[in-house]
Amino acid sequence: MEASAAGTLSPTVSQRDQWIVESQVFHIYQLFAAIPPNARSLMLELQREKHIEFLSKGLRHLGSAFSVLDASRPWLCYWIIHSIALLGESIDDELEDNTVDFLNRCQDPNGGYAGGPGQMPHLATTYAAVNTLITLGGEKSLASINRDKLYGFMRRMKQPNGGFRMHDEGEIDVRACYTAISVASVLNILDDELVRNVGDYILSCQTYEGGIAGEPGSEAHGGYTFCGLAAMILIGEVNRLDLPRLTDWVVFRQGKECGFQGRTNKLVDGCYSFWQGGAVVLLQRLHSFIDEQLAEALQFFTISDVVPEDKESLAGTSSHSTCRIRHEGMSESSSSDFKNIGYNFINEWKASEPLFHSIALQQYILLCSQEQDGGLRDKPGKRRDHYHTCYCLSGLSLCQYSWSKRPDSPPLPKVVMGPYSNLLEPIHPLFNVVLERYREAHKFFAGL
Ligand SMILES: CC(C)=CCC/C(C)=C/CC/C(C)=C/COP(=O)(O)OP(=O)(O)O
Ligand SMILES: [Zn+2]
Repeated sequence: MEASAAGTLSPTVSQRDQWIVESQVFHIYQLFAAIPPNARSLMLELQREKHIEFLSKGLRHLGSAFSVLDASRPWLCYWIIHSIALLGESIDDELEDNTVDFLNRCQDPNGGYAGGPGQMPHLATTYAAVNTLITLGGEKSLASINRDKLYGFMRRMKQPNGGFRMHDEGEIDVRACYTAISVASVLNILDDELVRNVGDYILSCQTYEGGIAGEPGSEAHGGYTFCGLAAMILIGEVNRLDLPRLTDWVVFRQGKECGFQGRTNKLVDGCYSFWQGGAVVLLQRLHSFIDEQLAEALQFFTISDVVPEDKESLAGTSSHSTCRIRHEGMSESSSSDFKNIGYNFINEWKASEPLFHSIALQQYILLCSQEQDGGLRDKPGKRRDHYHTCYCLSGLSLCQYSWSKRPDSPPLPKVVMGPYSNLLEPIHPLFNVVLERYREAHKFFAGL
């Protein structure tokens, strides 16, 4: 322990990590026993100023310091600027202007955004660039996106099997489906041509475990599960997935360390607080579909065991009749319907309880993923980075609002781990952009 200038006792970095690593061997609740009481509240506090410092430094050095990430610069913009927005801050006008200009130089003359100026356009960096511009907001930023050309790029990436390629001659996977559908949805250019057979492709990636794999025949993984589930919601076909099995798979990925693992029998990692945590938060909003699918399964397998009154209440709930029908408030498949799914998703929010242990996940993020000197990480012993900072904070925000009656109504203090000043901005869980910035973008693009 070291006495700080203010006279309080503050643990050294190595002491902190040692407590964490030792307690993880058993159970995270034992972490509290392992930490001296006077250090506990300090470790549960979100180190806002330090995180902002770490993030701002990253943004200022975007042009020089990240040579290995040279083809991922829109991602760096997104991870950093979204994290700053989650913390309730924004960047100064000059940096904002420079970011919009830089992303414009990444925009291909034939549509889509590349990882850097002059590189090949790619769906992942397109998603990162568009989410960054939405997060920055304002006329200059939003109007800089060439939607007509972008639509053409997406049509070129579209494959007859329903999937999308990440780039010209690139891989076809569930990530590509999500990034294309998410961008098209938020920019109000999603139509029947882009949606055609996407549901068939994603359905073919749901595995026997219940989670979703990157491509048919691969292993279920949290990253692809979020992508597949979010894309199925955005195209209005989520009821085609086996939702009870998907729910089972995701909820059992939260380990005794309280964080989420990405796949069965792997280690927990802070970034899955968003990928898996996000999937559970989406499933929380789909309970009527889940109940309906469960009721149908019950009817099919155990109809003779069901008491008469239950039989009556199950009548007419078959999901066969609904499985290809789009969500409430939507007619069959008119293009204009796709445009409001993301918007309706947050407006038709009904109060319900989280399907995961949201307090425990906040503990993992704050105690195990947070570096006291700024930035967040996979787990103790790993280095902080902007990717983990973005997805740990996104997951933390989801946890904090997981009990809220409306997507942005302030949570009760008892559901926010640590001091209430830890509270982050709420996000739109389908796009992972701060909710208020999503609303501004939705209004802007709805009017075009
Ligand atoms: C929007 C977008 C681009 C989404 C990407 C989603 C995402 C995070 C996919 C994960 C890819 C993957 C198989 C990681 C496994 O890494 P690993 O073997 O190092 O990690 P693990 O042991 O935790 O599985
Ligand atoms: Zn990770």
